[in-house]
Amino acid sequence: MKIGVFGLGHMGTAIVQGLTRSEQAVEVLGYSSNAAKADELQVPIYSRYEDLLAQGPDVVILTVPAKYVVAVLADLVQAGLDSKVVVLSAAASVTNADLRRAAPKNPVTTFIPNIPVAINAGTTALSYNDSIQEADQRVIRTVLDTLGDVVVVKEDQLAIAGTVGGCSPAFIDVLMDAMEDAAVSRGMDRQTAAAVVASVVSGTAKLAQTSDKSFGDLKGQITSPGGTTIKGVLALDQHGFRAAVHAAILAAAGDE
Ligand SMILES: NC(=O)C1=CN([C@@H]2O[C@H](COP(=O)(O)OP(=O)(O)OC[C@H]3O[C@@H](n4cnc5c(N)ncnc54)[C@H](OP(=O)(O)O)[C@@H]3O)[C@@H](O)[C@H]2O)C=CC1
Ligand SMILES: O=C(O)[C@@H]1CCC=N1
Repeated sequence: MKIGVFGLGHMGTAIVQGLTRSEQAVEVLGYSSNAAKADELQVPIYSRYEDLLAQGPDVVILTVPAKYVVAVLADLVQAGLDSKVVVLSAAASVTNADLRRAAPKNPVTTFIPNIPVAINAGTTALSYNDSIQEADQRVIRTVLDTLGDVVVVKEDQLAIAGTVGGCSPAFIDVLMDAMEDAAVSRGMDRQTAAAVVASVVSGTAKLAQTSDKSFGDLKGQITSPGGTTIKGVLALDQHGFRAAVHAAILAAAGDE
């Protein structure tokens, strides 16, 4: 399968890295204004739409800023995009209807990945629409499953699923940065603190994924009666941690 990735900023680069690390037989082509991406990512880079399309991609992934997605897709159609090519847009706020208006003959769909796709540990929210036949769905799943976990949701749930999946890595990075600072303030060197924090977050997530306990019950295993952890949990509540987390996710998800 040939996959053309358009726009090699943070997300486009992460997707190319995930695709080229995978064991799937995929050939990845990049469209970028930055020729240095060819050396960095070890894939052919094109700077004209026509030249990439001439390679006959089966799938096109748009990873340009949301406000340019529709215009770029319309330009690709003008440049000769074959109507069989499956078009995937990673933009958080572009709807399937927007994509269909720009490329009415192509199977199109929106998905919202997150940065851990770079190491095939991503979380991708996906919503199919009427233009997606079963054969196209299989193609899409072949591509996205390579990048990590895929959660299929109705389109009206895509924004919140994409926010919790797509934006939260940054929120968790803020949490980890704050934990590291606290450890450093008690004399731990930054490198050791960073290693401990990343290990804790990774181990906690793995345990949650393999357990059938709720997050609350998992927390209950750690808060020994009269112990140290419950004091920390109460301090989080007193400082509005939960409310801040809710506010962050709802702000990023935008207005209903
Ligand atoms: N970053 C993330 O974690 C996530 C991002 N997304 C989505 O991915 C998309 C890209 O985001 P992100 O990678 O963070 O952004 P970046 O700014 O890092 O990258 C965007 C890339 O798009 C290309 N580009 C910029 N302007 C234009 C233009 N006018 N026309 C065509 N191409 C252009 C450039 O590619 P080049 O340099 O190769 O020329 C640029 O590097 C957005 O739609 C965003 O919603 C979705 C989920 C998560
Ligand atoms: O910040 C953004 O707009 C993109 C979408 C999800 C994560 N990053």
